[in-house]
Amino acid sequence: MSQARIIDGKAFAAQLREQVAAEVARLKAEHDLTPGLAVVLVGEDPASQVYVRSKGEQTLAAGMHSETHRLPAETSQAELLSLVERLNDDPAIHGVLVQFPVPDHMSQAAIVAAISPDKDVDGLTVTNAGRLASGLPALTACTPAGCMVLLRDVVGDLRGKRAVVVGRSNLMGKPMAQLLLAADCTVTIAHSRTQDLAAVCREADILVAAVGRPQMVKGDWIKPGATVIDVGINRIPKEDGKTRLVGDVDFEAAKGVAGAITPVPGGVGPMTIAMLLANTVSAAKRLNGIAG
Ligand SMILES: Nc1nc2c(c(=O)[nH]1)N[C@@H](CN(C=O)c1ccc(C(=O)N[C@@H](CCC(=O)O)C(=O)O)cc1)CN2
Repeated sequence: MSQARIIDGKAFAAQLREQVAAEVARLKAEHDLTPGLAVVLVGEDPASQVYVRSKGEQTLAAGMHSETHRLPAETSQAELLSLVERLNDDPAIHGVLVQFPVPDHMSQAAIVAAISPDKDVDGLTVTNAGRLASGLPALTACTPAGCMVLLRDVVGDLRGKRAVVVGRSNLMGKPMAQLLLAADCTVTIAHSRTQDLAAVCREADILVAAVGRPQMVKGDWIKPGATVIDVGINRIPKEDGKTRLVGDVDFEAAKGVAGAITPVPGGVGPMTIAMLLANTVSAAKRLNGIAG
């Protein structure tokens, strides 16, 4: 049985970070502009702490200005919103991101609504989601944007391909479907209520799994030769009491059927932060009237 190409997201992310760093150097030299990203973390979710630390480190490594605001879990929503407003008004900051998940007493929708669309480097505001859906230039959610970079390289011409996105979140499933549609794919969004999900997945030339359920997509759900993008990051217990990271796809079974597949870890995940840096540079340029 032939084995799928394993898509090296780490290598793509490293390449993208280099391009971002080169553009930052140019903006500094030619426009005296240093793109700035502010990340806000509320509470102490262990995975979020790791991601937020990486965001700060990678922002600095690209030559950008970085601010990390760590707030205790008991912070009120009003306090968080007032920090977001301050960051919206800060000329040194071009990207504002509140790390999710937030504590249960906060409304994710209210937080997103408070972020200036011009600084919304997560692409989550109604303005950016609407612009994307309308085919207008928009800041686009980082993970789906990263998936598109991988797909364009691996698949090449996406026009006319049948794409199935399993998952309908605002952060992943919906923008992913919009980006695939904009690339002229024939797109189906599937979800927990989809009937005969396996049969729907089997139609896909491009299958994007973003459901948050460990190894839910089985090998026999995949069309032979399909490109499989696994967005899931699930920690499951090991026999020794520790945990290991798996995606939403049964990788071992899928790699014998797919033409290409992203691993977890090392697939889509690293693209998320690299795209965040790219979005911050785009936001800085737009806010300063710099084309390109
Ligand atoms: N405001 C946001 N919150 C969250 C987002 C987001 O895009 N915006 N996405 C995720 C978390 N996330 C970035 O924030 C993120 C997730 C995973 C990775 C990554 O590199 N994963 C590695 C594995 C790392 C590990 O061991 O956990 C990989 O897949 O190889 C980067 C960023 C939820 N919140």
